[in-house]
Amino acid sequence: MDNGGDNYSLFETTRGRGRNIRRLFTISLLVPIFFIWAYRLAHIPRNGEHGKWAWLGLLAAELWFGLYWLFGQALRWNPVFRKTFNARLSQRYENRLPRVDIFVCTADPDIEPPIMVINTVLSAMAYDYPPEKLNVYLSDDAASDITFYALLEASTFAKHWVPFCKRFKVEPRSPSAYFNTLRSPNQHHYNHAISKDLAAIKKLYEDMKERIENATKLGGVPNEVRSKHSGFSQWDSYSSPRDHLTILQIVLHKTESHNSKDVDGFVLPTLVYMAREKRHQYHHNYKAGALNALLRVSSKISNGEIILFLDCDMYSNNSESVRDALCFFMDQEKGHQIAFVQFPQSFHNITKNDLYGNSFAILMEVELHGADGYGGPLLIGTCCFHRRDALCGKKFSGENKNDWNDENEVLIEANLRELEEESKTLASCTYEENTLWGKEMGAIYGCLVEDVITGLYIQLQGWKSVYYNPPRKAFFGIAPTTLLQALVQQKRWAQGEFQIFLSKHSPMLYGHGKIDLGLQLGYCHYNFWAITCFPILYYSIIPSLYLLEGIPLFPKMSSPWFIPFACVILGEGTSGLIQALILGGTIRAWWNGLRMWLYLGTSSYLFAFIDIVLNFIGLSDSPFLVTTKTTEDDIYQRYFKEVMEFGTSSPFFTVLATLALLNLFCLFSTLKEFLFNQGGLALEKMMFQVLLCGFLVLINFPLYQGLFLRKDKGRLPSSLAIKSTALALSACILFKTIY
Ligand SMILES: O=c1ccn([C@@H]2O[C@H](COP(=O)(O)OP(=O)(O)O[C@H]3O[C@H](CO)[C@@H](O)[C@H](O)[C@H]3O)[C@@H](O)[C@H]2O)c(=O)[nH]1
Ligand SMILES: [Mn+2]
Repeated sequence: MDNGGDNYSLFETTRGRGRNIRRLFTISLLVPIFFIWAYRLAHIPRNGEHGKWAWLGLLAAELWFGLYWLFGQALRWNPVFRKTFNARLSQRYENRLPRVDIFVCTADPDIEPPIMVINTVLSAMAYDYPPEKLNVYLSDDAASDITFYALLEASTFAKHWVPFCKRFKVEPRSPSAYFNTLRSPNQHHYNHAISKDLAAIKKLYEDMKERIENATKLGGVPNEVRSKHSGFSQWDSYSSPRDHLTILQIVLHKTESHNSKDVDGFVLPTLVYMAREKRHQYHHNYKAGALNALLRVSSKISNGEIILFLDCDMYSNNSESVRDALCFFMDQEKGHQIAFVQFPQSFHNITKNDLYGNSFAILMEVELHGADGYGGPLLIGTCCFHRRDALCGKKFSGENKNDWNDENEVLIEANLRELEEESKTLASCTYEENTLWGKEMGAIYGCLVEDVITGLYIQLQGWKSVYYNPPRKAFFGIAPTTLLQALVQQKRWAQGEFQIFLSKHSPMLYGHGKIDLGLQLGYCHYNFWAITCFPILYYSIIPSLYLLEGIPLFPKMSSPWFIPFACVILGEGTSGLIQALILGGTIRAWWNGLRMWLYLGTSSYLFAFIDIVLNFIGLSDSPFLVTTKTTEDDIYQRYFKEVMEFGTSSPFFTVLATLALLNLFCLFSTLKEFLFNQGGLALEKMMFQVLLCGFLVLINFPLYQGLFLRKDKGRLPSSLAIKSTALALSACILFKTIY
């Protein structure tokens, strides 16, 4: 019940339930971890004995696993949960709400279809928020005239769509997502009044979609359309996506009253298209560069105090989110410390058993709440509201006042065309030369996870951040639908995270005293993804190879030293499983998650590490590879059947297949030995290794299928099957001969 008194907070924070059980578990698992380390140290083979180097390697791996596990525990130690009070916000501030700028980024019309992009834009335009205070910017790093055309279409459609949403309180407000919900059988709650308008708006949408898709098919905007809007003339001097002037168009603006009102006569949010200038000789810094250009351009046009970042696939699923975010920023007691409010990323195309672990359930439902407990959830790039000041490099000081009087309102005196021309210079290639942009202002450059490093930089300036995970999901995006996409995406992240560790903002090296110790450890959990490839690779190769020689590297089952190993594996295994089930997952989803952990560890993280080294010695530069957001029909069908998608050759697959086959060969050869030669005694001595190898074989089952059993287009190519078989066999033979 809301008492509405002025001293009541706009949000509430509660400690996570069950956190003491979690802590008890953490502490009790420390004991067997220490015993494992003690076992390794106490039993190092003497010189000349078999397996000394293998042993030392395992010691290093287990030390690292233990330490790395502790970083992860830091993120589980002190989770908090937030709740907002929107009614209090409107009661107190409805007439003083701040201006909000929404930045949508897109980079490639072929893999980010314009119709998807404008669905995101439309969902943002339809937020339940005073439209004269809402401004939506689309940054197009491809400078595609089709995307521009789609945005023009969207601006016309918005005149019907926004009033429709408001009249019928429609959710979600991405048209495509909304029409999809109507198809689901349990959607009965819409009444008769809506059905006529619904049919009409749906028709408008379908027609618009067809026009946009036709333009895409034709590979260009039809001439008769081109001639209707002067904005297209900006493409006259355009030569390629990487070589053109700034293109900037204010599509809707409240000063142009004839054009910018909806069909009910209410003003629409400001809508701006921007493709910053690109030249080959200037590094464009990927998304970070786009965001900084948007920051400057928007400061000229609307200068919203609050900014929302959205990737072009992340539509708003909840029209209340802007108000939710403001409950944090505008809270009288704590609001002034808060630099950004991060919402979870959710995905609307996750399958039942989440084959590629794409839902990131642990990150979204556990770890970010844990980081929030230390006042510092990470910035994850999209679905995040910012305080403009903090984003633009302002340091936090206790005296920051938190008043929201429209003092910095941009007064548009000149006409819009002049405003456009002035804004264009802010998005030019040379504008940032000798400035602090990308270093101490705006999104930080030089890192493949520009989001995380930017959030970290803001936190190091003394600001706090907040994680808000509302009951109704605030945003939905598209998760990768093939294994390779998922691996490539996470290679980028692992590489970027390690760049943070090496940077001058390294939480481990320089975070002390600036951010909470728990948060420092938490950042390490991500920063060290890449180097975790070594212990994972080691564990999935060496014990299996030593099976071939019958050399034990673990305690035998009857030994008391076996107990700590069993405790750790069973403890982590079951707690992971229970966690997954609590979060609404399935047992198979947990198993799939385990497999992805292995695949990421042995391929994405390895390639991330290799690229880090190559970058370091100046041999290569890793670009930001944009994730594909479209899927061909047959791939989509396999995705929904949860059949693992390979389909092409890739070094990622070679590594995975070779490892899977190596373990298969080791297991076969060992079982053969035991059955025909030695018998049970030796088996007992080698039990741990047999189980480990057996586990690896079991979890790799989809890979063997892809190599040898499947016939569809998603299988692994036979050339790759031959190559990886040869590699795995030679590794086994080589090992046997040198031993
Ligand atoms: O040169 C570029 C490259 C990308 N993008 C945009 O950046 C967004 C994210 O790109 P995507 O390929 O979807 O990357 P993801 O790995 O899915 O994105 C996650 O990871 C990125 C950092 O690696 C963050 O920027 C994102 O916000 C976060 O969702 C998309 O809207 C792109 O259009 C640009 O605007 N310019
Ligand atoms: Mn994405």
